[in-house]
Amino acid sequence: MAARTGAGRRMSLARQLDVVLGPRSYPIWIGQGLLADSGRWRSVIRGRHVLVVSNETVAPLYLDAVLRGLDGLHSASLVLPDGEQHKSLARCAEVLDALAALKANRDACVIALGGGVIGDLAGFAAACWMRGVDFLQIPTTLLAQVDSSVGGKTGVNLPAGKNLVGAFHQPRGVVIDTDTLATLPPREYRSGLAEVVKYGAIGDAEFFAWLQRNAAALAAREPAALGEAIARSCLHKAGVVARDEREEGERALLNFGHTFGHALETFSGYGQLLHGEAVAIGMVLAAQLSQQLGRAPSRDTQALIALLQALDLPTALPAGSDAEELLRLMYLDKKNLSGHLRLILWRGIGAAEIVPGVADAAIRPVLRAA
Ligand SMILES: NC(=O)c1ccc[n+]([C@@H]2O[C@H](COP(=O)([O-])OP(=O)(O)OC[C@H]3O[C@@H](n4cnc5c(N)ncnc54)[C@H](O)[C@@H]3O)[C@@H](O)[C@H]2O)c1
Ligand SMILES: O=C(O)C(=O)C[C@@H](O)[C@H](O)[C@H](O)COP(=O)(O)O
Ligand SMILES: [Zn+2]
Repeated sequence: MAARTGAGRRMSLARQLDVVLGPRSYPIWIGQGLLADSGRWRSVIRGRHVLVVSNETVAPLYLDAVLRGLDGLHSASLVLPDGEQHKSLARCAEVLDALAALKANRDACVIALGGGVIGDLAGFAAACWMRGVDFLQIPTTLLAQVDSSVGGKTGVNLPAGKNLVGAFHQPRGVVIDTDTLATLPPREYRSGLAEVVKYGAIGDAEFFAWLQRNAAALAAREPAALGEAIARSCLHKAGVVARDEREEGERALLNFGHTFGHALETFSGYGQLLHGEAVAIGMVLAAQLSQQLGRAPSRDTQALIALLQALDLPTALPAGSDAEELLRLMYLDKKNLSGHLRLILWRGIGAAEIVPGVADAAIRPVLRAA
């Protein structure tokens, strides 16, 4: 998808959505060939120093294209090892050291080129460097394109739990080049679909029905269905973030499945269960708990399970899960207040809600179903 500008330079056709946050508003560009179309995204880089952070899998594929777009700037790149276990304070310190080596000033820009791990980590380093510099998200996984690159949640894991250290720090822009998905392994692609399902599950029954109708097309990565799923996901998330940037209310609904999911990720060792896989299981557990509490009908749990299974995602706890340990980990969730759990449950498809005060005794049965 490309067109010629008056100057004869190729401009790819992009759909633009906006995250509206006053002076911190920013564009999300979605389209093909956007990496090479640096004229568009380079416009958000204000200063001279640019650090591109990527990993050893993504860099050989896409780093050159990004560096070409930085011609004339004082740029450097940092290529980190791949994996969720590297979303750590130690790797964040490496990004900060790279910024120091670059002699980056307050008008520097950090570019996150990769999946959600790189986006969260590089974004957090950008939030910390000199108390906050610009960053640009160039997400290359489906999960990062539909979720993590938008909204400004940045951070790293601790051995004690997921995302326990972080900052809200919005990017200056998000560049979603859908061509990058061509190299994404099938399991990673499916993991991203779990967060797409989440949007329908929490607040958009019509989108959920669309996903049911288009599950086969999405599983087959048909471009039209995929483009629609990405755009609708970004639109949903951009709206929620614009209304509740710092998760004081509605934004917590985006955490549907995550209290269970993050506990599972920590329990199973970072990287064993992919984030989207853990969220898929977590959403089913949240639906089952809602049903058990009499808040939601069983047919909606069944519809959720059926859709996730049609997308080849897991829907049950892995064998060997330890219910008591999972429950203990859930008490480290960031939504909790004064030592009490606050869960995201639902009334059914499209109707998630924040529910405080669910007793451990009610939660144990869904955790023991493995
Ligand atoms: N900040 C947020 O709002 C938010 C939202 C959702 C998830 N997250 C976080 O995002 C992380 C998960 O992100 P993820 O699923 O992108 O995982 P990831 O970043 O680990 O990427 C998944 C794998 O795909 C590889 N990869 C990336 N792009 C590729 C491409 N185009 N071609 C081939 N391989 C490619 C990566 O190297 C990695 O091996 C978790 O840490 C999760 O907590 C954050
Ligand atoms: O953007 C949000 O808000 C989300 O909750 C999106 C989630 O998909 C994402 O995994 C996020 O990183 C979880 O946030 P956390 O606050 O539970 O760490
Ligand atoms: Zn998530």
